[in-house]
Parts: sequence; structure tokens; C-alpha cells
Amino acid sequence: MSMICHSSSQSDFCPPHFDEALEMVEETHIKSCRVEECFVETGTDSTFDESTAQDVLASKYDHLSFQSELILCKNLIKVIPHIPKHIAFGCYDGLQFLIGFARKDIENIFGETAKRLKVIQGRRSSKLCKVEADHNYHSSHGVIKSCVYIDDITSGEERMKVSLEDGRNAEDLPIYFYIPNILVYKNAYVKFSLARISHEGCCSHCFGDCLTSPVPCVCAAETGGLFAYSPGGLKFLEECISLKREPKQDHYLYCRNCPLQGSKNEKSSVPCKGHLLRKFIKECWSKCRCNKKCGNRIVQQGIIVKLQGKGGVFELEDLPLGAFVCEYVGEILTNTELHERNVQSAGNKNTRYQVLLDAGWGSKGVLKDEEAPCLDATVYGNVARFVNHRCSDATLVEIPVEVETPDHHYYHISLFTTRNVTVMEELTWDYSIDFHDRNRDGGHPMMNPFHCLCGSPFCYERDVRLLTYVRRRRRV
Ligand SMILES: C[S@@+](CC[C@H](N)C(=O)[O-])C[C@H]1O[C@@H](n2cnc3c(N)ncnc32)[C@H](O)[C@@H]1O
Repeated sequence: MSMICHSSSQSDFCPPHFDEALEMVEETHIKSCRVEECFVETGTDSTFDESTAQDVLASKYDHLSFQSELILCKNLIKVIPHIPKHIAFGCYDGLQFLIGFARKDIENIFGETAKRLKVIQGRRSSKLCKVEADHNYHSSHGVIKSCVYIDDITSGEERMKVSLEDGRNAEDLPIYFYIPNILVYKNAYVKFSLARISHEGCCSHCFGDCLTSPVPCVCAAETGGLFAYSPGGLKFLEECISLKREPKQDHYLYCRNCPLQGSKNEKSSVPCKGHLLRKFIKECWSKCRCNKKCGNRIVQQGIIVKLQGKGGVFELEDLPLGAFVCEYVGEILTNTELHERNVQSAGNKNTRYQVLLDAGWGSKGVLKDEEAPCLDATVYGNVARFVNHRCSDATLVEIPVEVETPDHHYYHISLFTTRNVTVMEELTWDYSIDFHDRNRDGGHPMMNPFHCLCGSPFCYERDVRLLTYVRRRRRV
């Protein structure tokens, strides 16, 4: 792992403190892989010789009492007179820093020295966030693959930081804005507002924590009198998982003018492929009388687990079966608006991150296109937009969760673990793609078609490839 700190457009920039760097590495990497050596390389984009560079370094770190650290970790610091500009563009008075953590012997390096380093207190105002490099960098410790590292993609919007490492060049990264909660775009109509409170479906007589109440409250009615978040609720969760993995024909609703097929074809003659009708969770909310800390308020609290984006989303701590990971957040828009948006961006090969909120169509009927709400996380979204697809045995399952309204047309797509997940396991979600569809977007026209690389033994596309192969062989 490497980190380059740069001062571009930061007037308050100050170089990172060692303990901050160590803390960050501990948070993001030590749990997942053995960090075995810590080294610091400093350099300039000017032509300082080694001793001048060292002097400059010492003077720049003077106000951070870095000099003492410099002595302490003399054997860890290597001064290279010149770090190429493209590795660390932007610099601190011509001085650049590359702090690296390589693998060797964790005990030797993170033993005494690290302990002492951690004791040194310094200013913590440096922005230890973006690692940006255009090319692989040949440091004295080997090739450090260039990557973009963002310490917190949520910019403090979530309670937990979510870091991101991406092997692409900074300019190749898709532009998006992090939002922790759903935002409504233009015409979408979501039937709830504080001004329109009715007590329908909320526990207006409860107090304290509903989970400890001897009688299940009104909100638990949706889950058959069982709180999904209580230990007994695991049964409910398992039902949700098997409904998703082994749906029966009668779990599907087939509509006459399917908005999903209509969004692909101007004049839809393609029959509906069916909308899987799901089980809902209803959370207590502000309209209820229970305490804000009531155990039946989980999704609305936001992310509380440690996540990292790295070509997918990874878990930085062990999680039990049924843990809430995150909500799929995006812009809410009507199916008509989404269709218009897709027509305008036709030809644009960027990944789309769109989902139709159709989990409750059976109970309330099918909405017209200009009413049916969809989620689009392409430009505005949260960490869930980075979750990759895995066929069948994905580590996450989506469950519709009602918070503000018992109306099944608007809900929160909430991702829960389908089993115990260990640290640094990839979190995946079955997008419900029909890989048998020759157009490759039949089952999920709101996502770009792709060839599945999930590697699951139950990979749907592998089955399709196998079938095609067998058919071809038979023809020969
Ligand atoms: C919601 S995004 C997932 C995050 C994406 N990997 C990223 O970094 O932005 C969906 C896209 O990721 C890629 N993807 C996700 N799961 C995949 C899989 N199992 N096999 C191949 N590509 C996948 C596809 O390009 C898909 O359109």
C-alpha cells in the first residue's frame, strides 16, 4: 500500500503525521493482510541532493515535531531526491511524500518503533486522503502500483468512513456525488411528508424499545408479528433469502404493459418477465412513540459497519448472518423520467446503476410509468453502487424496508448478509439478471449488459455457456 500526500488546492495543507498514517493503515489493511514493513520515502520535484532534501524535509516537519520522529525512524526513512511529478502532482513547497507500507516482518517494524511513533502527538489537520498517481512507481521497495485512494468517499456524510482504492487513473473514474439518503428528482412522487402524517401502520402507543415489548407492536405486523431484527427474526430473513434464491412461479406478478420491457422497446410487445414479490420489513419511525434507539430502527440509522471499496465492496470486520450493511441509495425518479434519461444518454457506455421499485406490486397493483418510482445511483449514490453481482450465493440479499410510509410503492432497498461474512470478504448482491436473454439485458434492462465473472459454482452465465457449448457439439 502506498500513500502520496499532496497540497494541491489545499491552503491549509500540512504533511501527515506518522501516527495518523499508521492509524489509517491499521484501520484499512492490518486486519486484512499482514503489513510487514513501514517505510517513508520523501522527495522533491526539484533537483535537491539527498542532504538538502533531508534538511528541507526536517524544516517542513519542524512544526510537527517531526524532527524527533525523523531520528526515531531514521532507519525507516529513505530520502530520494526526486519523485517524478506524475507520481505526486501538487507538492508542499517542492517537497513530496510517499509513505509506503510493504510486507516483511510486522513484529520488527511495528514493534517498538511503531509504538513510540504512536505516542508522539502532533497536529492532525493534514488531509490524508487522496492518493493519486498516473503510472506504476518504482520505489526502492519495488513497484508500487498506481491507484487512486480516497480515505472517505462519503466526505463525512456517513457515521463510518468508507475508503476507496481504485486501480484506474483518476480521470477514468466515473463522476458521481455521494449521498447518504435518497433524493427525489423532479416529478417523482413519494407519498410521505411530515405534514401529512397519519398514524396508519405506526406504533403510536409504544414507548422504549419495541423489541423488548412482550406484545409485538403494529410495525411488526408486516413481518407476521415477528421483529426481523430480533434473534427470532432470522427465520424471516432466511425466508427472504430462499424466496430470492428459489422463487416459485406464484411469487411473480406478470403485468400487461411492463414498464421494464417498455423502457427497452418503444412499442412494447415483449411480455413481462415477472416481478418477484417480496416480503417487507417495517421499521418504527418518528411517527411512532417508541424511543429513537428502539431496536426496530436499523436501516434509518445508516451504515455502521466498516466497508472498503476496491473493485467491489469489502467488509473490514466479521459480520454475522442477517447484519444490515447498507441501503442502495440513489435518486428517485419515475419510470418515464428514467426512460427519458436513458434515451438521452444512449450510446454512452458508462455503467448504469438503476433499479425499479417493484417489490410490492402484487399487493397494490402495477403503477403507470409516470408514477412508478425507480432508483438511479449513476450520478448520485452511496457505497452500494460499488457492490458487484454474484449469482445465487451472494453474500448480501436485498430486502425492501418501509420506514416513513407503509405504502409498498416506496421503500428502502436494504442489503443484509446472507451468512456469516469474514473480514475482507467481498460483499456481493445477486442483481437478478437473466443471462439466458440473448440481448443480455432482458432480466435487468436498467443495468448495462455484462459477462458475468462472479466465479460462483452456481453462476447462471456459466450454465448458459455450458448449454450453448453442448448444443453446438450436438450440431457438429
Ligand atoms: C453496480 S456496478 C458494480 C460496481 C462496479 N464494479 C464499479 O466499480 O463501479 C455494476 C457493474 O459492475 C460490473 N460487474 C458487477 N458484477 C460483475 C460480475 N459478476 N462480473 C462482471 N462484471 C461485473 C459490470 O460492469 C456492471 O455493469
